[in-house]
Amino acid sequence: MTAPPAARLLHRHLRGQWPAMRRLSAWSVVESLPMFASGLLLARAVDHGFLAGRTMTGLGWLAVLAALYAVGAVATGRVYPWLAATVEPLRDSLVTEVVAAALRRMADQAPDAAGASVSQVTEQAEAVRALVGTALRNVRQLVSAGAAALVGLALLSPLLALVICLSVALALGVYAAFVSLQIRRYRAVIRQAERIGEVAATVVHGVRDVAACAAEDRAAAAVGEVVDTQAEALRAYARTRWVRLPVLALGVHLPLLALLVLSPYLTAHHGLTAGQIAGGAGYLVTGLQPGITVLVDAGGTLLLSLAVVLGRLAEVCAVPEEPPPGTATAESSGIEAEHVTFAYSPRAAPVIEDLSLHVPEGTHLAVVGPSGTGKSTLANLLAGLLEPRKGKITLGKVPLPHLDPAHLRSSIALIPQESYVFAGTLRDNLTYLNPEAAAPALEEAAAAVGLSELVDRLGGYESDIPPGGGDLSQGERQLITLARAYLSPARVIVLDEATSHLDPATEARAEEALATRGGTLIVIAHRMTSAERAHQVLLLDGPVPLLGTHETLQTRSRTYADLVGHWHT
Ligand SMILES: Nc1ncnc2c1ncn2[C@@H]1O[C@H](COP(=O)(O)OP(=O)(O)OP(=O)(O)O)[C@@H](O)[C@H]1O
Repeated sequence: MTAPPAARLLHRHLRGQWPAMRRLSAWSVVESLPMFASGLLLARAVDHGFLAGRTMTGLGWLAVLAALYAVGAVATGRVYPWLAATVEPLRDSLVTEVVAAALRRMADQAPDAAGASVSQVTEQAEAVRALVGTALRNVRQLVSAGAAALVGLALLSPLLALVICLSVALALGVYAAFVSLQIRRYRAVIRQAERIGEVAATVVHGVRDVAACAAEDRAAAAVGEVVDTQAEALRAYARTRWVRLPVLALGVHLPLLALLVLSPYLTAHHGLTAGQIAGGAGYLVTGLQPGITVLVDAGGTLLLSLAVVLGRLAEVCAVPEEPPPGTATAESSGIEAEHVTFAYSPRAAPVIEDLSLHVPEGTHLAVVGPSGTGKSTLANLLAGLLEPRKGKITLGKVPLPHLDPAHLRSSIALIPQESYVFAGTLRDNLTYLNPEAAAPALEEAAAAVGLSELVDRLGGYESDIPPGGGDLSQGERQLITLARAYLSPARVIVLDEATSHLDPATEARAEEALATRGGTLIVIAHRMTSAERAHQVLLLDGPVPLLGTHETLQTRSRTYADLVGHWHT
């Protein structure tokens, strides 16, 4: 069974404080010694001292008890440094984790609401520190005193201790049965508090717009609604507090009643003395009763708050699970976009909106459009480097995220405008995507894209390319990357203005080579002549993308006709 996330979060942050907590526990044992001994010493003082007519003996036992209380007081003083050593680092590490997690989530929220959430979780982390501090200070003290009283009681009269333990266990059982309901309702209270922060922040941020639209009543109603919901959540939580009545009756009043009722029987049949009865009453009144009362009143609320606030922080810290990498492979190089929408951030206007596109295997598609209309963004989406916010992209009918990542990388090659040429031989540069390529394949690629002349000029495939490409021109670098794409195993090649430094004739030759090598070719066109060569043309301009052929688009789109006209003039 795994622990709840709240407990795991607390454990993670307390892990480094075990040495301090061990010392805290050790001093707690010393601190509860007077409680443990009080009933036993009181019984001796009464039976062997005051009732036996030996007042000094009785006072002597009480003096021993007083000395033990002094030892307990020293132990209480020693508890505080270890308390601080436990709680202060907890706050620092918790705040670091939750604020980092909340900021990571900001990208998916409105900034105002996210800001409110960050301040809320910071407050909640501070609340955890305060609650753990109070729990370790007060509840720890009372619970250890209660436990010491029960052990002392067991030594005094096992039968009496048994009766009292049963009653206390019953009380705690009733309390435990209601705790989950209380936690649920208290969690609703905390959620509503956060909601108030978010709604109020949104209204305050937009207060000028609210005034301009005379929407004060609407804004007030929106805030009022969440405040009312919060009030109802608080009332629902308050209604669960009646459970303290049966718990206190069973845990506090019934044991005392049992002691009084059973006293004659215990005296007659079990030899219980008056001193032992007084000692037992002392354990009940000074040890058990305050412990149970505080646990149910302040301690209950405190532990409840701690459970709920920690649970909330654990939700904030939970890192969304990464989907497992895909394992599928694509059988064909047909690529499809279905209702794809993409924006660079949740609040930004989409660059691509509801785009559907089918590029069958073996097709040559050109993408054209004015600058900034999303052509490079589309190239990255089709290559699987960006993920659509809505819709999906498939290769051979398989959604890109379902494909085995290595298969995806080897199936689609994206060649950007900036050529990547690295230090090594020309062969190393050409076979970068296909290290197994043999000499005939290299010759074929170089001849196909028009690189042979450069190969000869450089002195063959084993010639060295210096770091950064040396004095190779931009066009020569582009030719090298085009030959690299030709040699690659990719069945889909996406050229993102990858021929921009080539003259039109060399560009045409390279594009035709890549189009006829097999597979699918997508060209983000640098010149309109690229569109003339393609089977299909996608025009990106404005909200509705247009798909057609070079001929049909000239009649269907004024922008396309302008682009063609501009190019030819
Ligand atoms: N990484 C990014 N973060 C935020 N916005 C971006 C990013 N990359 C591009 N954009 C924006 O997305 C829009 C489309 O850009 P993109 O580069 O896809 O257009 P394009 O049609 O290829 O332009 P160009 O022809 O000038 O290269 C532009 O408004 C651009 O500013």
